[in-house]
Amino acid sequence: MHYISTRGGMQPLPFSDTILMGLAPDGGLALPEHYPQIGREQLDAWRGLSYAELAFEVIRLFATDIPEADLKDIVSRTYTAEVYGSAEITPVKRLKDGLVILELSNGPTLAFKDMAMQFLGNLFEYVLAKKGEELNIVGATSGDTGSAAEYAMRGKAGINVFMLSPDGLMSPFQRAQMYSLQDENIHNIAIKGMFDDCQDIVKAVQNDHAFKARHKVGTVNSINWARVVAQVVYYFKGYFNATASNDEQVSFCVPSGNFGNVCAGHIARQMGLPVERLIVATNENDVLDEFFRTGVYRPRGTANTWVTSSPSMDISKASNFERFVFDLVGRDAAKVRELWAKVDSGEGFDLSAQLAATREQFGFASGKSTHADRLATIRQVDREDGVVVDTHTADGIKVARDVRRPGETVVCLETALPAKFADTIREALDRDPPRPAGFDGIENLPQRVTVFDADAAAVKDFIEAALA
Ligand SMILES: Cc1ncc(COP(=O)(O)O)c(C=O)c1O
Ligand SMILES: N[C@@H](CCOP(=O)(O)O)C(=O)O
Repeated sequence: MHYISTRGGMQPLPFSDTILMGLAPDGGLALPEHYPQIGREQLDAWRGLSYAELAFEVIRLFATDIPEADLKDIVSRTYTAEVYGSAEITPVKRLKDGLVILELSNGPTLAFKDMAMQFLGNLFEYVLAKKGEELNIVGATSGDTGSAAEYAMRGKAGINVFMLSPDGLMSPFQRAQMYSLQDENIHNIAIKGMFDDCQDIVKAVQNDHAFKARHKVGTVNSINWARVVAQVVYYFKGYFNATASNDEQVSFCVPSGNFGNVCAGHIARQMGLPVERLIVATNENDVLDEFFRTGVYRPRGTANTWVTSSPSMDISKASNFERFVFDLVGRDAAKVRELWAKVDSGEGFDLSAQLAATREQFGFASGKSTHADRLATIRQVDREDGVVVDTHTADGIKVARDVRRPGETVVCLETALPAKFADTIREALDRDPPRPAGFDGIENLPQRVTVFDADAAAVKDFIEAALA
């Protein structure tokens, strides 16, 4: 399997090179030349597999240049009960109204990012050792990618992490998870701006080809194909856990911001997983909901991006959306180039002619949730089911309830645990959320972070000095 760019300007590359590369040289995102197709026979064979076995089966279709025995070793070291809290890895629970919650947040940093990031940490270590190379990761986070990446990469030989986060906008718990790490290879940079400013800097660094080559810069954001492919696995597992047979169909409802999570769902569906609909749930930053209602994509600037109580989704320029649009426009890279030239000039674009295809061919639907909605949902799920959900998962549940059709099985992806967002949980329930073991007093630990304006040159100088 080889990888091409959404913008058409990259020689096809094997998996291992793609995952070290970050953004493609033409500024696009890497995608496989085609999606492997899973037939009924294969689905039947996969139904009883453990998470690690399933991860091996799915990922080996994409990581064809990694010897199977090595890949098996990587996934079996990654997906363990010690790391994810139970042998099931991603258990499901059913709410009284029939919604299914797919638990994805039982890893080390209490968010779904651990599902792919723990794999990526082990994969990087393996590939770098094989190639005798080092990697300096420059990433952007709105709260969860950062801590998941830092926990996965801390202390790993040959890897440094430079993580950009929006200054003062993550929850106190999220800040503490990242900024309290004292490992020498972890560098936290707070940017005076929002997540989109951080991501713009990451892309500017990636597009400075000389800097990127000089400092061997890679990424852990969902720009990185390995992140997306590792997320595809839990759509298969979630489907098997939520159904009794492969004759059934399910829909997934996905709290969305940078579009990486639901993009993995899109790929699972393209591979042949029986997915009826992919429901995109946004918070007040509703660029994606607007697109799936109207076909018009209007990414917004920082001034028009709201600070909300589901802060990890405070995103108005969804990086991964480009991968979906590539498929939507019939894999026409010239068209994607034209559309993203508009995005880069702050214009957005109109694909309303393709709106019917987003629904009928690709199964997308969407909805939006507000602060009042998430408080009401957190209260209702606590009252009716005795379960405390986090603010992002609450957005998903709210939207799933709004758009669900009679008889439709909807699996809501749990994207974080409530301990990360205690202020809003207290506002909703008048009590603290449960705090998993090992995090007591984390907010009181000494923190290490450097603050910059949203200035790519200043960030590059910092990286250069740290690596000197
Ligand atoms: C808790 C949480 N929920 C939802 C999202 C949105 O996921 P995505 O950016 O993949 O759309 C994020 C961030 O990515 C997150 O951290
Ligand atoms: N919500 C994310 C934003 C980055 O998303 P990614 O999937 O592209 O890494 C975060 O928590 O940082």
